[in-house]
Amino acid sequence: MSATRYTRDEVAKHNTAESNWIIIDDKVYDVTKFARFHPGGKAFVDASAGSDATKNFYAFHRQDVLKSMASKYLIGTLVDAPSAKKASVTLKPGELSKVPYAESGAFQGLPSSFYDESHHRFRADLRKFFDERVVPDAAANDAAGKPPPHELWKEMGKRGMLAMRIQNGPWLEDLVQNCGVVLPGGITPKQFDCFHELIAHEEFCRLGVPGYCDGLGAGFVIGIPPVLQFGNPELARKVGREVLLGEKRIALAISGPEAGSDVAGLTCTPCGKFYVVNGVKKWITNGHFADYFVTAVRTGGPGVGGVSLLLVERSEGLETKPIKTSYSPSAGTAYVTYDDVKVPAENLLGEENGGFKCIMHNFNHERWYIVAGANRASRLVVEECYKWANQRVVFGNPLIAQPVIRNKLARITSLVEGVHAWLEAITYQMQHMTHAEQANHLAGPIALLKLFCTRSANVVSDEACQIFGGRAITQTGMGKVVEQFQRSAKFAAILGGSEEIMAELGVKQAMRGFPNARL
Ligand code: HEM
Repeated sequence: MSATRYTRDEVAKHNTAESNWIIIDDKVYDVTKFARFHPGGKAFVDASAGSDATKNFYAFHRQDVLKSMASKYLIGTLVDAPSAKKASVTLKPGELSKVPYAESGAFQGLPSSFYDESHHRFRADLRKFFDERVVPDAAANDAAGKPPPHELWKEMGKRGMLAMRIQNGPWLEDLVQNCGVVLPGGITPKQFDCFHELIAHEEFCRLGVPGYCDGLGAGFVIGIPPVLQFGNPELARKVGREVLLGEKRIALAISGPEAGSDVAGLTCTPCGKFYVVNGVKKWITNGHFADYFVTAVRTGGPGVGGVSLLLVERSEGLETKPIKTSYSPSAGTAYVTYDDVKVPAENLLGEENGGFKCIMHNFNHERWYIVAGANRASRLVVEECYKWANQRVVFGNPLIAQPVIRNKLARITSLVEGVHAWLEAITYQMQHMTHAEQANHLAGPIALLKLFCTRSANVVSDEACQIFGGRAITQTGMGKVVEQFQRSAKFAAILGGSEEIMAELGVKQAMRGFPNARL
């Protein structure tokens, strides 16, 4: 950055199209050459020549434009910069937002018994890594429809950021002891609890580019647990290390085109030391770039008792085709075809015809993680709405001066905070229950929470669009996060169990222990 310092009077002398300097925040830009390339038109830039354009700039641009586009026109800073109070806030990498409700209460200074110092350290470390390393990559690759680069996966694997997302278990100790992994914030495997994991899911899902966020791991979070829990020890160790170090990528392949998540369609015949698999899977997140596919196959008769789970390596006969979805191809959503794929018998996960039990084993965790990510994405939209309502001036007043806008903000804030409070309560319960107790007592509440979360996201999306107006339907500029959100909020309402199934499960589970109570 240029170290030259200018007074406002010096800038004011460059007030023509031939020599056009402008001030944005405390910085001076020479935009003479840029004006004719300006995406918003030359006239706007020319009209700002020699002036402090800060207010007008923020009426039409996101702050990131300064970094991505304006930095090459930067010529210096102001001698008499605005006081810290008046200056636009720019966060340093790792710093948390102070915009109301942009972070959960505990991370905006409110007391909470769920988090200790290690959680704060853990989040700060993840946030810094994401700000520095992932955010720039996310924007570029999401727009280009490319998956997150493999190098980034490996880097995250080495930093324990992948292992952080699949619950604690012996694999964590193994990675730290034997593979040189150092966990974020310097925490130890013993310290790692469900709240650290909650934070990890939130940090992965707050980038405002949902396709890329899912590209960064929606496959392995649900794909690797069955291998670690039900694979033979040698397989679990080998594949667990490969995946959690980011060297190989894995996807969970359950749903098929003919019947949603009913796995009936995929045939599998034992053949000596192999199974031979034939059929098709659809909507497989990360499938397009995965090396492994944890695949539900039919080895027995009809119904759930005839289903097995196999770890299938990408090999002869297995092909993947990208599926175009509402969000970016960065997620690698795929159609997977199996054509006489030979799978070694030792790749069976759990028992033959016992696959359904293995699939069910992780459903609560999967739904809990979906809520953590989906509500974090909603929270980001709430932050966008507060910022926009505060900076957008209409008829001389900021939008937030309108009661109707404050009403919308109140509605979306309370929904996101409501989901979060329930999520933290359930996370605490998970932390203090065995897996069997969780299955028994939490399946219903987690299902209802997921329903509440995705219904709320629908309202958040709807209200955010109304607050942003036309900007909510353009893929670049001020409303880009809201626009992405309204195209992707539905994903969480369908995958991991649709809202209707969640409602059914929640109430049915509540009725199981119903006393003979009467009015
Ligand atoms: C270095 C300075 C500037 C840079 C790098 C810049 C960059 C951009 C970019 C990237 C866009 C497209 C945003 C989108 O996709 O929606 C844009 C739009 C626009 N810019 Fe600038 N700009 C600068 C200065 C200014 C100034 C000083 C004004 C004066 C008011 C201005 C007014 C506008 C307007 C009116 C739009 C159209 C916004 C819309 O469609 O909603 N820009 N600018």
